[in-house]
Amino acid sequence: MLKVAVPNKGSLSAAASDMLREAGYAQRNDPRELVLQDEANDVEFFFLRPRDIAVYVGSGQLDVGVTGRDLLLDSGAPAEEILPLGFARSTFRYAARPGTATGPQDFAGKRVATSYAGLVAKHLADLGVTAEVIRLDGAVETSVRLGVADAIADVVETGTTLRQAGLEVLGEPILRSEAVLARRTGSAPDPAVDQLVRRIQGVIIARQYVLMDYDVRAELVQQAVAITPGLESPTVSPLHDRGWVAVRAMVKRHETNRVMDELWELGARGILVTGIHACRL
Ligand SMILES: Nc1ncnc2c1ncn2[C@@H]1O[C@H](COP(=O)(O)OP(=O)(O)OP(=O)(O)O)[C@@H](O)[C@H]1O
Ligand SMILES: O=P(O)(O)OC[C@H]1O[C@H](OP(=O)(O)OP(=O)(O)O)[C@H](O)[C@@H]1O
Ligand SMILES: [Mg+2]
Repeated sequence: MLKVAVPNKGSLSAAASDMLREAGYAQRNDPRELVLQDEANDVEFFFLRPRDIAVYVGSGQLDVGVTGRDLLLDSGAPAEEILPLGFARSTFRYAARPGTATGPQDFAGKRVATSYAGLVAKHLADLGVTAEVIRLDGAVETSVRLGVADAIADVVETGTTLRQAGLEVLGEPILRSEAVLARRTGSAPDPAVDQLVRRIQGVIIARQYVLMDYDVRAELVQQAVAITPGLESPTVSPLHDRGWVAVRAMVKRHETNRVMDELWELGARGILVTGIHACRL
């Protein structure tokens, strides 16, 4: 039975379970449930702290796990990313009070608070900066006001938390993170893992794309398919009226309206957009 680690709390938890449910797996209904056997799919899910997932996967006790790229790198565990999942996107950045530093090179001899001590210690070491890394569990932004640190390194999404704490980001992000599927580094190919990956890829594609159908005059079909090239090649079918053809292509969901405008301008009509429920490409 394939053993899969799923975050039990925090930003990753609900989105990870939603994705697995969409991929056809059973997920828990009670947040206190720690292990769930999905007999039909021959998978066992272990609901664990997101920070611990890389450790379990790296040790080989569990086959794969969902965690954050930042948490994975911070753990230092022998686990590697096999698929980015497209949710829990964030940046990991340094921040300080305005005017106190221009970048991490100014941290020499200073204190930097973070919940990602592994990541930050390595980043500063790579830059050749000797600073004290203060490990905190969360709400790191408050540490500067309370005098525990001179700067912080933390997850930034909208930047609201930083602004409210009177801090500003310094330099470029240390890392761009999102939820990822991770596996023990160098583990042997496993058809059960490949099947899980294909199912999840199907969900990611189904979320990213819509199906677009439209009719267009036959002489305009080349121009139309240039607007909707699809993933490989759009389907073009004859219509009863020989002067027209029907085209079906996958289109990026966020481009739907721009593409419809362009098709309409070209003379396409009967443009229909349908969501993709599931797919395997
Ligand atoms: N505001 C946010 N927006 C997007 N991703 C976030 C945000 N906060 C945390 N993450 C991501 O979630 C993962 C951290 O998981 P974790 O469970 O610690 O989340 P959390 O929301 O900080 O939980 P908690 O604060 O309850 O410990 C990391 O990959 C991180 O990049
Ligand atoms: O840029 P923003 O949109 O404000 O989001 C970033 C904040 O979200 C997370 O905090 P969380 O609520 O998880 O609290 P924590 O610091 O205790 O982990 C993260 O640690 C940042 O503090
Ligand atoms: Mg948090």
